[in-house]
Amino acid sequence: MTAQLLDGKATAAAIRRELAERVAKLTADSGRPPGLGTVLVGDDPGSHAYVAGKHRDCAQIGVASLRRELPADATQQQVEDVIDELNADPACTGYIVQLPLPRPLDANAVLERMDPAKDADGLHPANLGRLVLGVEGPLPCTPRGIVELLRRYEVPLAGARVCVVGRGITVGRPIGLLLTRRSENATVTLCHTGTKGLAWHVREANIVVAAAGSPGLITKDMLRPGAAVLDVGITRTEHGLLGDVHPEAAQVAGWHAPMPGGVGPMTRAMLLANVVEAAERNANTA
Ligand SMILES: Nc1nc(=O)c2c([nH]1)NC[C@@H]1CN(c3ccc(C(=O)N[C@@H](CCC(=O)O)C(=O)O)cc3)C=[N+]21
Repeated sequence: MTAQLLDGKATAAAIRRELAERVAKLTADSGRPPGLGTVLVGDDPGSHAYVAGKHRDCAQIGVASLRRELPADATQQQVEDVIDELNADPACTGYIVQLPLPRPLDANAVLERMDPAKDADGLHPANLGRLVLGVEGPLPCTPRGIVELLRRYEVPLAGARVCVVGRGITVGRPIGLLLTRRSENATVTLCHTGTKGLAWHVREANIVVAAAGSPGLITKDMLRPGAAVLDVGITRTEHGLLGDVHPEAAQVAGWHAPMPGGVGPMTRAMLLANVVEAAERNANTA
């Protein structure tokens, strides 16, 4: 058996086509396109590649790009000045601060300084709080992309056992909150590097979200045959990019979101969706 491909690349392209129509309408109605800002600090090649991808996506659907770049030795004050500037700029509908920030910058203080209404990543404490409360607001892009991918491929979620591996702020922590909403109704176990008996937890799961950043962590012997496995890990090595799911694991899986081509493109599509939705909210209150 080989797994059915959860094709994030094709799904993200379809979502971008849907969004492009909404962008055209927003632009015609307001006389200016929605704008996505990115704040990139330092020279991490991965971060530069991701941010470049986000701006390519924007260009494709007619969203304007506002790029802000700072050197690796930027001060906390310099970063926060850029935040204040984007908060005040009417051309900026929403923006992201590319994480991680170089040491010793305080990412939490930067996130708190953002205008929550312009938080395209859903990572401002007020928006994470809304997620906990079940109140509408921008959702974190990767968890939202994963739910959207599972929905579009009709992977059963209600009553499913989901094992999330990784407790990071962008994926592992928030995804359980989405998947355990009544509308999704899954049961989520959050595993991490301190989990004892990881293989047992993974083997219980109908859906495995591998977001630990540990190459090849999820092996084929750990998976329940027929399970859906989503590879969220990206580790840059001299042999190229490695995911958290061992290549052989797809042989026993029922569904497989590979890296590349799975969750990454969906993350980018959901960032665009958050910006378009913010622009639509602004149009309705203007
Ligand atoms: N504030 C913030 N928000 C983020 O959403 C955020 C972040 N910081 N920091 C880093 C991670 C990583 N991330 C990716 C997004 C898309 C791909 C992606 O499109 N990957 C493609 C290509 C992979 C490649 O060639 O690099 C794929 O998987 O097919 C990857 C990684 C967003 N992140």
